[in-house]
Amino acid sequence: MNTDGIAPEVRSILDAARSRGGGGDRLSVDPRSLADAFAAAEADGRVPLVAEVKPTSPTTEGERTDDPVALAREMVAGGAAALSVLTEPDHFGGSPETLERVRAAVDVPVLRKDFVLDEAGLDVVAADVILLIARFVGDDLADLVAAARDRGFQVLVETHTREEVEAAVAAGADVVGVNNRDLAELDVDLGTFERVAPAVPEGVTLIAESGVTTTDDVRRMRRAGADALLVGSAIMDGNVRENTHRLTHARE
Ligand SMILES: O=P(O)(O)OC[C@@H](O)[C@@H](O)c1c[nH]c2ccccc12
Repeated sequence: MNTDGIAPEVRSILDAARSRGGGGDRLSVDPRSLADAFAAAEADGRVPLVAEVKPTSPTTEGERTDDPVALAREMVAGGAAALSVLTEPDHFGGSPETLERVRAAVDVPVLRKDFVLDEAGLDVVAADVILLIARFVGDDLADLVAAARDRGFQVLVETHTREEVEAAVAAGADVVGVNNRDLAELDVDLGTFERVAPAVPEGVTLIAESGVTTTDDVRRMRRAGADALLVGSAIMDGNVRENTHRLTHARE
């Protein structure tokens, strides 16, 4: 992998992911449909939102120590169409067990948010959707998408540039995220999504990730073509249910 220009915090995350490895028994999952969950939210007048259980992160101060299951339930009560759960333990305060408990407690699709770098990294915990980050898996993307689908996972491929979107589509991705956070600098620019979204073909589900804080941000991402949004910090900061409700009801 080319790690030139990647922020030191991110290098440390990748080193930790490599040393954890992964790989238990080969998983076989029976996933809850993400497309159906987004469609149901739309039909119900809510903005399709993936709310993220993220106790902390390299760009967050402090750590939220409430029970993640209670937080997850509040997110669903606030109208989240799906959840994302960090399973990275060393920098995000997550764990595979947390995801397992959350998934057992809710009936919406749950995304496993981690830094999966190889096939063994897929076999850690059952989830409905798994994240693959185009920049970090490079030439292995198509093989990993296929390996994840063989196990039953739906796959979200995270991108940050038009070139990565093209690579994601070539690898067969049908759900693409554009991360507004630059992994080199760790700063957030919502203009990223606006610039990159036009490269995503019709028929691909498009998710705007990171940096969405206000209802205006939600509307801005929707105008730029977001089918759904992935929001962590702005939901985790304060009353989780109210935060989720506000963002899922930010219609034009
Ligand atoms: O807290 P934010 O700015 O709303 O961002 C959420 C999510 O997009 C972010 O946590 C994220 C995007 N891609 C990732 C990859 C790994 C870990 C975390 C992430």
